[in-house]
Amino acid sequence: MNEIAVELRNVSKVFPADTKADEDLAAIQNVSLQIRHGEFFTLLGPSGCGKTTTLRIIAGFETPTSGDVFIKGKQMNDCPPHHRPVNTVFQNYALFPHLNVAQNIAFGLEMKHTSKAEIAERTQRVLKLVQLPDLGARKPNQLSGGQQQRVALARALVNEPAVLLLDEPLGALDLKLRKEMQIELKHLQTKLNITFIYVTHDQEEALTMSDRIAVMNNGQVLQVDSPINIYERPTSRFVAEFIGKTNFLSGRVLAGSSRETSMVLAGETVDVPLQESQWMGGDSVTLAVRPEKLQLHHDVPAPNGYRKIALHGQVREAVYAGTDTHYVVVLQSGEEVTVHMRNTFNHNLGEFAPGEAVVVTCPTEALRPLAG
Ligand SMILES: Nc1ncnc2c1ncn2[C@@H]1O[C@H](COP(=O)(O)OP(=O)(O)OP(=O)(O)O)[C@@H](O)[C@H]1O
Repeated sequence: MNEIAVELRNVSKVFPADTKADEDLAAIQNVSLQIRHGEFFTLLGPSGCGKTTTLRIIAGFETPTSGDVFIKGKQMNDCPPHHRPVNTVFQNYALFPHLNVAQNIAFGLEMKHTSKAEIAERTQRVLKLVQLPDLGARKPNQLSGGQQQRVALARALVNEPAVLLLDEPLGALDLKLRKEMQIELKHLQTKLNITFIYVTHDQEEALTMSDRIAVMNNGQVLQVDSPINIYERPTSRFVAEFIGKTNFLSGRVLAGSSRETSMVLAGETVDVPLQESQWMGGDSVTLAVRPEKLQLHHDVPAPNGYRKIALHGQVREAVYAGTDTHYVVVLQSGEEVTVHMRNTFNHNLGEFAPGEAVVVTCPTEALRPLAG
């Protein structure tokens, strides 16, 4: 599992300006990534952040302006796409409309002069794998979106690539089918033990499918981590904000020691134990905290053994949302936080009404200090 399948070392891509008046565009800047064999690795970020460019550089459809690409330890910068041990599945599937499903799948093998018997055997095997064993004779326009997507996948898998590159492969499907295909794709990837490099701007898709995620913005990789760490331990404001919903609390450090720091947070003095003593007295800090880590109370709760901070505020809004109730609370500093309370038997619906004074608590380990 630890063998490196794909490595990018300081890869940048600059697209020259169309006219003299325009500036050159740095689509990706100094991207370094190590993707392990058998890993489901996702490039996640907003539109235009450089995900597709990164994927196309791995595939060989784009040449890096600087930096190196390695696949299975071999430098690939000058290797044409069809000689790389990778295949790409595009969002629009790119099936040949005049060929039937089996012919679409067999196309790559025919180009390589594989024997007829082997082509027939491998085509049937991948059709079964993507659960379309009986549709080989159909034309692409006789298939649903989900079926076309499966054919595109089968067409890539039949080449038995070491690495499969997938560029928003589920983007054209409706939500229900998309969810089903997410499970199927993940299942297939685990079963075949192929390295998947997957591009999406859908954070939920990335969190549910990936072994690791690289979050990108403005052509740069901001954090590479497991889904749990990306969500629970974002290292920058961008990552915290892009993935899920987050509250930001601004603080000022009063006195620092290696284990505990007193700070003024949202207008109140609290003690926050620290892993690292990265702050000095007078420093400004931003702490991120997820809405579901916050709890509302009528009064400051009695200590129960867990380290918590407690902040006073007033409910501004309470919205019932099925499994949760979403509260907006104005803290003493005037900052607002969103609190998601589960609608379990512990939490009476309508318990905290707008205008009511409340105490917001949070376990100290749920407060994430952010850089930048
Ligand atoms: N061939 C090209 N010529 C000029 N600029 C390009 C070219 N390809 C991409 N770009 C630009 O590079 C930047 C990164 O584009 P890229 O397609 O990699 O982003 P993306 O994250 O995949 O976006 P999306 O999610 O919208 O597909 C964008 O500003 C884009 O306009």
